[in-house]
Amino acid sequence: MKKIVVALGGNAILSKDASASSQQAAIFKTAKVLVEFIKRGYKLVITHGNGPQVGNLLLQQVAGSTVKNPAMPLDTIGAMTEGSIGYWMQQALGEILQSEGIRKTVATIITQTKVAADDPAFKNPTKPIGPFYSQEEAKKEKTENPNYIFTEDAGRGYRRVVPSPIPQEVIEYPLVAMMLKNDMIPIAAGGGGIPVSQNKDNQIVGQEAVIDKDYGAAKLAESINADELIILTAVDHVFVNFNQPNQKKLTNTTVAELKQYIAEKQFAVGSMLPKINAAIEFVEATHGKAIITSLSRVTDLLEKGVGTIVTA
Ligand SMILES: Nc1ncnc2c1ncn2[C@@H]1O[C@H](COP(=O)(O)OP(=O)(O)O)[C@@H](O)[C@H]1O
Ligand SMILES: NC(=O)OP(=O)(O)O
Repeated sequence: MKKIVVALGGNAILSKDASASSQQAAIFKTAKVLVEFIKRGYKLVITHGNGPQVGNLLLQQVAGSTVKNPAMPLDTIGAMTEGSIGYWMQQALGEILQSEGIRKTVATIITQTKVAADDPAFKNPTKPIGPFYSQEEAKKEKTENPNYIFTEDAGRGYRRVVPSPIPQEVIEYPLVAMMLKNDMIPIAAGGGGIPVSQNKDNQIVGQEAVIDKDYGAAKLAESINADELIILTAVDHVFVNFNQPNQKKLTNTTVAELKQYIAEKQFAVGSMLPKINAAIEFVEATHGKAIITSLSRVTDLLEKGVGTIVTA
């Protein structure tokens, strides 16, 4: 039976507004799609992004903080989003599986991901979190919070960016493997996992950062020796010359071809490039298959192979 790690993008969780009910409704729709994998007998690991949620929660924390009840640090906020998104997914999947007469346990693993404490990313924040701002709004935010850094996010507006170190190891991967072995459905490495590193006393300590979930998913898929890494986003395919009259979709592609396109700067840094790099990392490490397609085309992926399929 095929072992797959499915990484869910922003549109799988936040499609309307950031209220709990809207996000739960979006996740319910997503869970209906994920059940297609389960019905076909795949051993499924679910992972997801948390960029909007981690940023929104941070804003709420900062706005409500007092000396005695201070805002939580970013690693803890990451853990909180793993918990909330995992909870919504557990509830949605549980309900759908029950209605389909499928008996399986779904559970969220609060996952820590090791990063290097001296990763250069800590000095060069690149990971967009929270809401989008106009240029004027971003300037105003920057005046109020001089330490914050804002950058333009792939043509979609301005967002705050935070450090995003490269994942080295998903600490709880043996638990993910154990759940799969026991025919359960783990939700793990949400938001790439909580960034942690080992200090000189060998203690694990949280880091104020947000890991890219596509890199986290690739590392997890590699650790459990998955057959496929499936990245579900808002586009059916990866394109070259994206959004230009001569855009061309990639259907079956190779690591070598993608490396060539990276050199040509075909993939936007804040959006498609991490997915391509994650796909390359997974395929190179395992000789498995990485697939990038949209959430709405999962049935077509399963029945007709629709999507960008990356092999060695
Ligand atoms: N070359 C490309 N091919 C396809 N999509 C691209 C390309 N470059 C940028 N994109 C954009 O990247 C988006 C996916 O990145 P993002 O929205 O960050 O993902 P996520 O689904 O993980 O939230 C696509 O919806 C598309 O708008
Ligand atoms: N952690 C992370 O990569 O989240 P997004 O995919 O939501 O940006």
